[in-house]
Amino acid sequence: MTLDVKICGLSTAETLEAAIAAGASHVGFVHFAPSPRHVELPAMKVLRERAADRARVVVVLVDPDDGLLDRLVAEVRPDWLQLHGKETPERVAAVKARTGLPVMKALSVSAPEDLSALQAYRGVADRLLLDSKRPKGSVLPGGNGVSFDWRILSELDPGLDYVLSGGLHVGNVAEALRIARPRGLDASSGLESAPGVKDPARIRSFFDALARAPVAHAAPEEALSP
Ligand SMILES: O=C(O)c1ccccc1NCC(=O)[C@H](O)[C@H](O)COP(=O)(O)O
Repeated sequence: MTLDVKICGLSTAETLEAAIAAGASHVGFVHFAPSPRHVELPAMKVLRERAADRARVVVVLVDPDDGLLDRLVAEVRPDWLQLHGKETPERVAAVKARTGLPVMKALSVSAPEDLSALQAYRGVADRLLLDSKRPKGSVLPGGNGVSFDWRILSELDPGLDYVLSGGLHVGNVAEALRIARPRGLDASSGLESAPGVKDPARIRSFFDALARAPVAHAAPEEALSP
């Protein structure tokens, strides 16, 4: 079982190429106007076509309405949607039905009691992405560069198909994998030289660190859904 690695918040051809060349299985484009990583749909379409089938293209949205979903599917044709807002399990199911796309649902965790919220999404979301809570003062639900205490994940069902996210960078990714057992990793601001500016050298170093990490993650016995 290989570990999926998503590099999120890409917005230029150069950094998209760096992520794919380094080994990203998934590349993420954020469509959320307050974010320094925001990409409008015409530019996203160009990046998506450039990625082609070399990596799975994930579009990150925050509480999207149906009109935006329809435009995205028609214009960008992503492989996945990542819902990073307050979408309920019912809304996740409706988004899947409307778009025909698999959905990764982001959930914020910082304490063991937060993990109970995951259950409602099992069998609904195709994958969960566990991220840190939004720090006070931030307008962004994700991409804040803050990690959480990965030890709380020892409470999880070992078969849970989830992506670990939040504040990952070259200096902590090996430790994250020593503690958690994710199906995938997601990194964004830890690979930037300034907010929204991905650094090809940091992307390469991240994958180098991963290659050196003694990976002990378990193969999930069950996926959330096919
Ligand atoms: O990255 C953003 O600016 C963003 C804005 C709004 C919603 C989600 C966003 N990012 C989603 C991601 O998947 C990030 O990679 C994830 O939150 C981890 O970010 P970081 O802690 O910076 O590695």
